[in-house]
Amino acid sequence: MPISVTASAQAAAYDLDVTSDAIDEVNQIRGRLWDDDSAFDKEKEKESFRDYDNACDRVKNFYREQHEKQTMAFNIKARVDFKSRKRGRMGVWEAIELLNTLVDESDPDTSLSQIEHLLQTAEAIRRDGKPEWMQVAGLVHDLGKLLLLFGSEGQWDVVGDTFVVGCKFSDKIIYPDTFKSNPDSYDSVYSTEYGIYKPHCGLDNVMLSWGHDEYLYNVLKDQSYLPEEALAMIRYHSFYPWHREGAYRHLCNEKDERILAAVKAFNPYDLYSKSDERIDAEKLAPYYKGLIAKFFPPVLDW
Ligand SMILES: O[C@H]1[C@H](O)[C@@H](O)[C@H](O)[C@@H](O)[C@H]1O
Ligand SMILES: [Fe+2]
Ligand SMILES: [Fe+2]
Repeated sequence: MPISVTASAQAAAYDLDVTSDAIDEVNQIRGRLWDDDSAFDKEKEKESFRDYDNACDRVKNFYREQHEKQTMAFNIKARVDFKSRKRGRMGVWEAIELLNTLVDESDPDTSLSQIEHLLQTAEAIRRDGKPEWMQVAGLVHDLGKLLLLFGSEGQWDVVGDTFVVGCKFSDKIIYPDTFKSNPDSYDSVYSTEYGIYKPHCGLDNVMLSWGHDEYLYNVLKDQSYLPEEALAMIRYHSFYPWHREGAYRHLCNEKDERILAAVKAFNPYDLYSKSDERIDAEKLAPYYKGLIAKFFPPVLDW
């Protein structure tokens, strides 16, 4: 019957529509679930990084010592010392090779050598098609740990997260209770919200705890062709209370808000590339030596 033919044709058409709609919908849902699943796994994996509550004693002891000893007085002395001493002259690749002999006691997340960490960071940035200057920032960002060979007092004045000295220690710093042993916590000026600083004076005018970030920034600011963003990535990459936890905004100016975006963009490459597969340093060396030649003089003062 025409009607039933029409009906069945309609039904078929309807079925077909339903079917194709349904397929689309299922595919979409599957796509979402698939994305969500991998996003979920990634988030779960990310949560396992920087887990300081469950960190080993080596890490906890490191921060106890660092938070006790990074005083304003020490930081002034470290800067005077930096300016008044020559530590050595070498090229950037040589420095990378030299760094490889060191172990970072503050890091709960990697047992890899320093050269591998630097190359993994740079490779992750390169894989994402980011500019050469950012790959170079990744390649060199931890070179300041060479301070360990240049007469640092220990690990506590080289590695670990950084924070502001000269004003109240932020409770956004990991293990904030350990600052009870720092004499600056009881200083009538250094223990106040602004301490020695003016509101929104800018991070350029603030003293960050001395370590590999601050040291390398000072070495490279006049001895490289890196843009401002790369230098900021180097200088602030360990400043987690600021770039991750949002602390110290009362000291920041417009420039800091701008460079914060660069530092935040850099952070995942530094942190999460630690779980990437192993790299072959020898195979990568020619490419990175080429980049080094573009951004640095052949020999630098360290
Ligand atoms: O333990 C790590 C390590 O020392 C990194 O090099 C530094 O950038 C991080 O901020 C710190 O938490
Ligand atoms: Fe670092
Ligand atoms: Fe790093």
